Amino acid sequence: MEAAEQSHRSYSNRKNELQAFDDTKAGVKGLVDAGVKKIPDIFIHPPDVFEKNSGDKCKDFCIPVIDLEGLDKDQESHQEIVDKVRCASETFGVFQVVNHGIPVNVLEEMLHGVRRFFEQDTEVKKEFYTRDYTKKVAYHSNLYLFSARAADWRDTLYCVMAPPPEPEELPAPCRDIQMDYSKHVMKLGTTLFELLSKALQLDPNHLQDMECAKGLTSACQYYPPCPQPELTLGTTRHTDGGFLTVLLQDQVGGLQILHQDQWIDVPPLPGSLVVNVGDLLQLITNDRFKSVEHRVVSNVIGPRVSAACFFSTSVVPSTKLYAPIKELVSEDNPPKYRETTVQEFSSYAFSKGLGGESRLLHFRL
Ligand SMILES: O=C(O)CCC(=O)C(=O)O
Ligand SMILES: [Fe+2]
Repeated sequence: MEAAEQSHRSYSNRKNELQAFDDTKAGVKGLVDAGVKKIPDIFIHPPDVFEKNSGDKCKDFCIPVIDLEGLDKDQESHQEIVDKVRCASETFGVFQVVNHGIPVNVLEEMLHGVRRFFEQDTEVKKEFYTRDYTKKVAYHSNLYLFSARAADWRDTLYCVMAPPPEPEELPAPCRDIQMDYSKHVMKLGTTLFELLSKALQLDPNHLQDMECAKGLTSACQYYPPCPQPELTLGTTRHTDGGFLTVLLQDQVGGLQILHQDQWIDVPPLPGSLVVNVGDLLQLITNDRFKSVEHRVVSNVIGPRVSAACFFSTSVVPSTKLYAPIKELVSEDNPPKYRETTVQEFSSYAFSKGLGGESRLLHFRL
């Protein structure tokens, strides 16, 4: 067979396989429920993605854990927290928080709610399956299924949480807890943006006044156990497009960040939340804070469940312009990015999918 014909044939095979998988509306969980022992070809990632694992070296880099307990204690403790937030956001672009004010039972119930959604009757769950990205609630497997190099071993439930939905719009198995958890995350967001503003020596309300904490979308992730974790990924490497992400993960593990060209584990810590800088925060801070690349590796054990909440106004129509904050630029440190809107940035990021070069490059001056 001619090479071109062969490549065309494998391309159309792949396309058919992707379509057939999507048509099941049962996601990766459906494959596992059916008892697959070998992962289908569409999930096999190229071998280069498995390089640069830090192994033992990850002990050298500990992702900072910041205790927010001392926030209201005294001036000194408060300043210490601001300094830690600054240092973590500049060097890692990620930190974990403990004593963040969200009760442990709320965190646990949120993870249970996610699990209940994915583990409910497939026929009922299918009603939420869609690739219509204008929907406020959408369940599917692999947002970039048809454009990515390889599919990830993961199913997702997306919900717009601020502006708040009518509770009835959310799936019943996680409705109440999603409403409750999001309120807590919005409140924590206020605290985090205040700390980040102070860390930048800006007015404490600066980032909130820029509407960084106004919109919230959530991605509830379900990673079924994977029979061949060495061949696929749970989530392909990416940066988050919004301003800031608050991530709740269960105790299975698998989340990694790229730091100094090495993949480093973000270990699950009971009661903690992972906070990471997104592309838009990197843009408005003129690269002071770093939007961190991260991914999730697959595991034979599972399911792994997580809930990522993205602070971004991508679904709130607005013509508000974002550019590097005036107070953070100078003659010696001129703006590195042109003005953009959250909508323009988000649609560009969406068109690029996961795993490519930084979406920020497109906006660089
Ligand atoms: O599941 C996780 O731990 C990470 C998910 C993630 O990176 C995302 O939803 O953007
Ligand atoms: Fe992410």
